[in-house]
Amino acid sequence: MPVDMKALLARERERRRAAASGDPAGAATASSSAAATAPVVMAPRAKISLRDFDVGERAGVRGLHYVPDFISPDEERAVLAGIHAPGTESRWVRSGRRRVANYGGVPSSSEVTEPLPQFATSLLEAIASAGIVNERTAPNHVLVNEYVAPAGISPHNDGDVYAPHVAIVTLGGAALMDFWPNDGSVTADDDRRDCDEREPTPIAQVLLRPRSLLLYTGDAYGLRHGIRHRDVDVATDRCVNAAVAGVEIGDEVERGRVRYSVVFVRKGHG
Ligand SMILES: O=C(O)CCC(=O)C(=O)O
Ligand SMILES: [Fe+2]
Repeated sequence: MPVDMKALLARERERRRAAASGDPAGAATASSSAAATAPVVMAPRAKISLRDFDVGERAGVRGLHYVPDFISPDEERAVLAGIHAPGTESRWVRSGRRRVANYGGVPSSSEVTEPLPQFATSLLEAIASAGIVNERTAPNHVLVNEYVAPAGISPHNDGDVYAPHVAIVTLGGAALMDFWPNDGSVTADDDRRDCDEREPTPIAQVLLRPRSLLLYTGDAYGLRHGIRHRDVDVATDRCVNAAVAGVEIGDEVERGRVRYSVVFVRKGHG
């Protein structure tokens, strides 16, 4: 059952109005136990043109976009508090070297069974207000990954349970994500295997700085992606967003202690 985007945004606006007017009952109507902490309030974004944030073009990859500083440090702190709000601890499941919390339903099923938590609806509202998703592409499911350095994620593709539009907000730490052509290997996302030196050279790398937004859609969704198991990343000449992420080829970038990724996906096509 797809989420009604208009209703979701109206509910979020109503909750914010209530929170701003000091109405604790209103503030508590958020959609999950994450409501127990202060609500995540996000200023509406200015409309952006994805053409200005296309980082795939120079690698011949369509559908790869990187928006630096999509959220502010205050918003980042508020989202992190929402991720760790009382009642959320039981949501975490270990997956190889990382922990994952799922909201919206079971990842392997196309059914959406619960509303998104408030920190996610706020982020989603920010993404929607920037004009980069529409009724057809708006996410209805969110996964939060927690990586304690040097943890990464094995090469995988996100499979066909999801529609080919993914938006990822990075919080806390940085990481370099590699993209490879899809060689047809299984969509194993089990973290048993590192992106090691045997992996062929990636066709693109994107340095994910804290507070950035990554979008991979269409052709880019079809690629495999992964994050190496290491404390420090080195930007290579494949790093397609080097300039906008402020690195030069050969630069070392510390991961930071813990990185969170809020991964927005859409279940069900059309
Ligand atoms: O942490 C990230 O940015 C990537 C996560 C990812 O690829 C996934 O959850 O499928
Ligand atoms: Fe993925």
